[in-house]
Amino acid sequence: MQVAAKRIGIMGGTFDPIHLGHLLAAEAAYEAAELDEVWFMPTHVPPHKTKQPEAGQEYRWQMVELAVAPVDYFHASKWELEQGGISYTWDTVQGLQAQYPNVNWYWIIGGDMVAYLPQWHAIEELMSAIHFIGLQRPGSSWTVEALPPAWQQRIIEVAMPQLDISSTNIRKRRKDGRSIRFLVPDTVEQYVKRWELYETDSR
Ligand SMILES: Nc1ncnc2c1ncn2[C@@H]1O[C@H](COP(=O)(O)OP(=O)(O)OP(=O)(O)O)[C@@H](O)[C@H]1O
Ligand SMILES: O=C(O)c1ccc[n+]([C@@H]2O[C@H](COP(=O)([O-])O)[C@@H](O)[C@H]2O)c1
Repeated sequence: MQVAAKRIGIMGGTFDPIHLGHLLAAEAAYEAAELDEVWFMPTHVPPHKTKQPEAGQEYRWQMVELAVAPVDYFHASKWELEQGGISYTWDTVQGLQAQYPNVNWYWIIGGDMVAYLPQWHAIEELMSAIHFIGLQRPGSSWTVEALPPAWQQRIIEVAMPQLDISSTNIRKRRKDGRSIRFLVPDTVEQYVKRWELYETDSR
């Protein structure tokens, strides 16, 4: 008897720090695309950001672990942190497909990343290999119709309540001595305070 392929969504990100926008996007994707699991995968070196993460990778990783712990279908994956180097999604997908042949992969991205897709490394190969789940995000808007015709079958648009939250804004609030309560899970807020993250320029 043939076993049905699992549907796994990957929420890739710098997670510097992880916040409620990431968690809500993953939840919306999980529900709408009937995923079996969502893996939160922190990047080692993000491919498109000129500025490197402010918090060290162990801090970013532990905050992701804390944030996903309450949800049984959310998991934290160290795949890209263990691979090292620049975290190109095409490299990650090839590795995952080799290791887990009976999985259909869905890469979950916010609107800013949908707009940036033409610049992704090996994007045509990636588009043929996996599906993307795109969410709208305040500050960027996109439509499936505006995408190249060959991509339109590969990108699933999913709605979510719009949360104008970004890691950049959270880091800035910390530097300004302002609260980040209700922008990140309580456990992450406590962790950020305990390790005095984002109070100065890097840690
Ligand atoms: N508020 C949000 N709503 C929807 N998607 C989001 C939101 N915040 C982040 N994302 C998506 O989550 C993924 C990872 O984002 P990332 O870790 O870079 O967070 P960020 O808030 O954009 O960080 P930074 O402000 O440091 O650039 C990206 O695909 C991004 O588009
Ligand atoms: O592979 C690429 O060229 C590429 C370019 C930009 C972003 N990504 C991936 O998109 C996800 C979100 O990126 P970021 O930097 O906004 O956290 C993360 O998994 C990145 O590795 C991937």
